[in-house]
Order: sequence, then structure tokens, then C-alpha cells
Amino acid sequence: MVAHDAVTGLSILGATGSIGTSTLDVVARHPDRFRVRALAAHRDVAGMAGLCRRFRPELAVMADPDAAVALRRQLGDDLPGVRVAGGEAGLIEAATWPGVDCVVAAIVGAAGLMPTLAAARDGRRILLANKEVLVMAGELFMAEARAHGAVVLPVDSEHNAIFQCLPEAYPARDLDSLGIRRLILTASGGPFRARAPETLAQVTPDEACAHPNWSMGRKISVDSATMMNKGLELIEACRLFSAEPGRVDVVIHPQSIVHSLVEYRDGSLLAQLGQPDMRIPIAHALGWPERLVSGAESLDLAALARLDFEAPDPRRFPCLQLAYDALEAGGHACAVLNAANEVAVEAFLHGEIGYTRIAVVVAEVLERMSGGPAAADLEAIRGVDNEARSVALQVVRREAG
Ligand SMILES: NC(=O)C1=CN([C@@H]2O[C@H](COP(=O)(O)OP(=O)(O)OC[C@H]3O[C@@H](n4cnc5c(N)ncnc54)[C@H](OP(=O)(O)O)[C@@H]3O)[C@@H](O)[C@H]2O)C=CC1
Ligand SMILES: CC(=O)[C@@H](O)[C@H](O)COP(=O)(O)O
Ligand SMILES: [Mn+2]
Repeated sequence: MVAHDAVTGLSILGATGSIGTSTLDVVARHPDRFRVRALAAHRDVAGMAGLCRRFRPELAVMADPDAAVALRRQLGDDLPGVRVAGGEAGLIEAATWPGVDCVVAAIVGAAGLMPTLAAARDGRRILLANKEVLVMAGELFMAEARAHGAVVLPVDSEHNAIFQCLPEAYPARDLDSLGIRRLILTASGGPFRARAPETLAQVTPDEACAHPNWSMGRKISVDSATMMNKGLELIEACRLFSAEPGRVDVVIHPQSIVHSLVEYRDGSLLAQLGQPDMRIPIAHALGWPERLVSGAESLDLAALARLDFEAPDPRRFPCLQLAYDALEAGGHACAVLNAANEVAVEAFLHGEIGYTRIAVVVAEVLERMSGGPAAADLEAIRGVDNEARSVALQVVRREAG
């Protein structure tokens, strides 16, 4: 076992969310090992105030400036030592706060791009849950991380599973030279895996968010239902592991026990299994290369009795096909896919469009913006993201009206 003599300073971006809460649950089990120095969220002032009282960070950031004012007021005289900041500048401050060794990137959506990129440029260790960063700006982000010596550890359960199944020589050697034939992402199939397709137009946001195995935020839960989540994860895998799209496959595994697999050239498949509990990949990434207690229960294989696998049906899950199409189109298509999906999911969650229209909106935006070159820099990426959002909003308004 590698000995550790220093306390690891943490910054948790998205601290009030599902990943943020699971991270803090693991961290609280290791008080001698971690010190929470910075926390950031959007506008959940009560949630953040509670975390500040419990973890006493040096910095607390609310992305919404009004929420930052409310947090300062709520903390009152109790915690004068906590600096409160707001806005995107505050998020970047949290990502680069002094004494932070490790940044947990767990903001949902494109809002996480700037702070996560700032952490990469500052050479911090990044525990990456925020897959949208890799989908919209994966090439730039990974290049910046490499250039500044930032280690990126995947928290997304499938990518963390793959990382655990790769040999130690990764990433110094590429997948081919390591004898790797395929990366296989498992997908639960979500709450509508077996539902009659003709009834899907009527499903409610709460039904779409009722994931059969995982408890997660609402945006990723809808993505799991449409299987856009697996599409985003396909792109995430290509970018994280420098894999060509043809080397990454998706298989439906309804139990979410096998979290993903690596197939080697000799035909061996290595898999990581565990309870569907995000504290496992989070603890793996927090402790890496050591292993930490996560709080997750052991897996009783005999009680499980069976593990099932099936091929995804592209007619039931058009969003997965759209992600394959965007990868194949290249250029700015993945950034367009991500932005259009964020707008469409938000519109569905607010009751503005039906569930089956999410794929329709994304497909139309991809078609209208097809053929654009890869955005060369951050400004260009933000430009594509903005344009795709405004095209998506036009489509949503037409659909809703
Ligand atoms: N949940 C899971 O099990 C998994 C999640 N992921 C990924 O992790 C990320 C987080 O997911 P999850 O925890 O489920 O999401 P949640 O919705 O539960 O939490 C989102 C977090 O991000 C914060 N946030 C939202 N918008 C902004 C913004 N504009 N600026 C700053 N902070 C913001 C929220 O703050 P506030 O509470 O104040 O709104 C909250 O802390 C996503 O990218 C998801 O795809 C990946 C694998 C598994
Ligand atoms: C926990 C996690 O990593 C999620 O991304 C999960 O994989 C979602 O489940 P689906 O397989 O249904 O997308
Ligand atoms: Mn996942």
C-alpha cells in the first residue's frame, strides 16, 4: 500500500447535487485524509449553508450572484471565516483555490466548462463527473490537461470501470499498443426499456426521472431514459481514452451491476462490477491509486442470480443514434448535440415539449447546423454552444406553440 502523509485539499463543484452529496459522504468517512477547502453550487442556498456549517470550507461559491448574497446573509456571523463569492468568476476561483489538490467536477451541463477548464490549466487533479465538458470541448480540455500536467480521473461509473480495467501502462501507451480491442459501455436502458413505444409520447418528467437503478439529478436521469446519456458517454469514452468511435460499443445490461468492460486482443474481457452506488467510483477516484472505504454494500452474487445483456434498439432510442451520427460527422457536431440536448431536456422537464420530441429537437438542430468545422478554441466552442442553444430554442418554441 502507498503511504499518504499529506491531507488532500478538495474543491467540490456541484457540491449540493447528487454527485456532490455522494462525494461528501465518502469524504466524511476519512476526516484525517481530506480537507474540504472550496464548495460551489448554483442557487441552493439552504443546501450550501448546511454544507458550510458541516465542512467549514474556506470558500463557498454560488454561481447565481443573488444566491451568493443570500448565502452570505444566511451564514451571518456564524462563519466569518468562509469567503462567499458568486458568478462564473467565483466558480473559477473555487477551481483554482490555493491548497486544493483535487477538484471534483460535478456541475451539470455546459456551466461546468469554464471552471473545469481552469482547473486543467492550473494542473489540478480533476475527478470528472461532468461529462458535458468532454462532449462540448473534449479535445481542447484533454489537450489543456496534458499540457499542464493535470491528471483527469473519470468518476462517471462506466468510464471509471474502464479505467479500473486498463493496465497500469495506460495512459503512457495507447489502447492499441496495450492490446485493447474494444471498450464496452453498459447501459441500463432506463425506465422505458420495455415500455410500449406508442405510449412514450405521454410520459411525464417524474416518470422519466424514475431511474430503475440509480438515484441521480433530473437532467442525467432524462438522458438515461432517452439513452442520450449513453451517447454522451460514447463521446466521453472516445475523448478520455483517445479511442476511435469504432472501438467503443454499447450493450444494454438492465441490472447495472457490470459497470463496463475492456476487451483485449486475446479475447479476454475484464469488467468492473459493484452495487449501483456512485460512492464506489467516487472513492476509487478520490483514493487512487489507493483504495478507500466508500460506504457501499458488498455485492451478493448468489442473491443476484443472473446478469442480462441485450443489444440496444435504435428505433426505441433515437438519441443514441444521434450521438453516433454526431461523432461520425465530426467538426462541431458533438458540441451542437450537447447544447441542443440540454435545451430540449430542460424544455421537457418544464412541460414545454413531450418526451419523444427531445430527439426530434436535437435531430433538427444537428441537421440545421451540420457540417461546421471543429471549434479551434474556447471562444469558438462557446460560439457554437450559443448558436446551437438559440436554434434549439426556436425549434422548442415552434414545437410548443
Ligand atoms: N448523479 C450521478 O449519479 C451521475 C452524474 N454524472 C454527471 O455529473 C454531473 C452532475 O450530475 P448530478 O449530480 O446528478 O446533478 P444534480 O442536478 O444532482 O446536481 C447538479 C449540481 O450542479 C450545480 N449547478 C447546476 N447548474 C449550475 C450552474 N449554472 N453553475 C454552477 N453550478 C450549477 C447544482 O447546484 P444547485 O443545487 O444549487 O442547483 C448542483 O450542485 C452531470 O454532468 C452528470 O451527467 C455522471 C455520472 C453519474
Ligand atoms: C451512474 C452513472 O454513471 C450514470 O451515467 C448511469 O450510467 C446512468 O444509467 P444508464 O446506463 O441508464 O444511462
Ligand atoms: Mn454513467
